[in-house]
Amino acid sequence: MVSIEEAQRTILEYITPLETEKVSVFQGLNRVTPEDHIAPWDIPAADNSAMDGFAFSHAALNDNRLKVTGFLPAGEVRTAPVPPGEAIRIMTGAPVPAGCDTVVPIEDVEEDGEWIRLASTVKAGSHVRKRGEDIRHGNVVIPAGATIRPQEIGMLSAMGTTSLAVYRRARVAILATGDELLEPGSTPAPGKIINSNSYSLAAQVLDAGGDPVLLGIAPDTLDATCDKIRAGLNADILVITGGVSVGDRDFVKVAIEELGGSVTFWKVNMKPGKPLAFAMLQGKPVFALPGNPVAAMVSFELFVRPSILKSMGHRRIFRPVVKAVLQEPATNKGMRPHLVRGIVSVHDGRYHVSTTGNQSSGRLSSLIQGNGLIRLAPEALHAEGDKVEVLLLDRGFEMGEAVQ
Ligand SMILES: Nc1nc2c(c(=O)[nH]1)N[C@H]1C(S)=C(S)[C@@H](COP(=O)(O)OP(=O)(O)OC[C@H]3O[C@@H](n4cnc5c(N)ncnc54)[C@H](O)[C@@H]3O)O[C@H]1N2
Ligand code: MOO
Repeated sequence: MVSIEEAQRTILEYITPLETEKVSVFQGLNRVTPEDHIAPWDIPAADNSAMDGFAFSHAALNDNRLKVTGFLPAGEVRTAPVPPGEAIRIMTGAPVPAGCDTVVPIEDVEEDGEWIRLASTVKAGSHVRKRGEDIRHGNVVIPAGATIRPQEIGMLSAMGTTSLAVYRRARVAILATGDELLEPGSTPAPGKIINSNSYSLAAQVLDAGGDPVLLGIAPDTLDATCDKIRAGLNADILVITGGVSVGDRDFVKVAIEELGGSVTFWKVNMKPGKPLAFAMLQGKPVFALPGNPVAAMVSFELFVRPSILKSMGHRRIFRPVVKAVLQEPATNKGMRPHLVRGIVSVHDGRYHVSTTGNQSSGRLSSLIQGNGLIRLAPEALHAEGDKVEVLLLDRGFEMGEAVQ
């Protein structure tokens, strides 16, 4: 049995980045770019006004009074220099013309016909945005390996870019196994249950930026399992759920070996998710996750998600782990590290966590309430108020403030 960290290390050694593809800037959202993006020009392209106001030469200021002799809206350029002692009315974003180095906002002057008087002392150079103060021609603005967020999309657009190279999305095939399974939409007959794992796993693939391919359900025979696995090898990664324990009809490992794959490890020292197997089959990583719905999702989080992210060029592939203050006692009577589903919140800058009750790995509702996994060491005995390690499953809004 390998530890969680050993299993992660071993798996990630087999995962290499996929090819790249050219996509429109918008399609690049949340993807990783393999190349440096270099500024093709200065932004701003010229010194320009940061305010609606009046532009003038500070050195030529006399008695804080200026004659207004022109108007310059954004989008226009004035080539003639502004004579000393004169000002032009200038709008935000308009290039500051020759002869001017300072802008005073409209609300800081008294207007009197063609003249203005500055209400207070103005510092030379005020309210002028300098050419290139945002980015400089030739500089790397977005480095290779960066994840494209809305701000990168804005910057790429400002640089005139309409398409860019990104690592392609990983295609992840998902196979459910078991004679007991029916697809959603059917009414469960006695002894049958609905295949929910394919859909929770497919959603986890989507959430990680991958492209899920549903292979359906393999009945509990070796031939059927082999056929479905063969179909899954068209994808980049194959995820199987169920049939990986020690039951008489657990065919997944046998099928992988029958097809020429080698199981790198089987069983991870964790709860839930112990009977996980990882194999390489015809050059493709294959994850055989346990069938219990929570075990399947938690194993995906720890092992499949980082693999998808790595294959898509991401570097920050692990969820953040924080220390949180326990809101109730928590114990682990077992000998395996227990990943207890927890409800994490933030108050006064500190993380707080409580458990989601019954932790049976068949109980998907334990994950519905939760947004984190509390890691309890074997035989841990924690009192309320103790600090524990929590892996945050939060996607950026589960811990946000609710609307009143
Ligand atoms: N003698 C032992 N029995 C079991 C062990 C063990 O170590 N010794 N481990 C237990 C643990 S832990 C888990 S987890 C399960 C894993 O077993 P399998 O991966 O072989 O999964 P199945 O037996 O096929 O199913 C387990 C459970 O999950 C339900 N299931 C399966 N697939 C789906 C699906 N697609 N959607 C929803 N639910 C699914 C299935 O009906 C079973 O209830 O083994 C324990 N047994
Ligand atoms: O460890 Mo199993 O994976 O309990 O559910």
